[in-house]
Amino acid sequence: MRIVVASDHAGFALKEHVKATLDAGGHQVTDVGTTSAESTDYPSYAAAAARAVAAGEAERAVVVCGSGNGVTITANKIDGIRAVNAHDAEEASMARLHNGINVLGLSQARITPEAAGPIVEAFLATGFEGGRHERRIDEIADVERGGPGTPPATA
Ligand SMILES: O=C(CO)[C@H](O)[C@H](O)[C@H](O)COP(=O)(O)O
Repeated sequence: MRIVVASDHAGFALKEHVKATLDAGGHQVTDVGTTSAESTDYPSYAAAAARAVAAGEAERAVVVCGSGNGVTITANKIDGIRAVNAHDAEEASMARLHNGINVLGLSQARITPEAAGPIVEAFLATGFEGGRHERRIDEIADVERGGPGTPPATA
């Protein structure tokens, strides 16, 4: 799978670990930074990763910061992106099944490298359930376009 990884300084170490694990797993990984633990700001990195997914250059992205919040908030600003800051594999799995997330946020402050493995695995391996959840994702897209996000009218 083509996967983009990104972080700020506070997520750098975990991003590097996730990148190495994905590389070892045979994935095609693109790292859009940051490149060290020197203090920087997360929005441009998270946006670059999310834009790559939105543009179809990658299927998924993993974005990391101290809390996982800043990168996730930023990713969700990009049309077509559904990002969740997940803290365990079940949360990541549910976010795939029901929300079809295409970006995973991680907190380096709360998630150890060992704990990140099952979370990322659930993010990559779990399918989207579709059905009523497909309709709801369409409604999210309607909100992105400035619409009300209500269900389509039935004749
Ligand atoms: O966006 C965040 C908080 O929601 C991230 O945790 C950042 O990594 C954090 O704010 C960075 O903080 P720092 O004091 O500049 O290291």
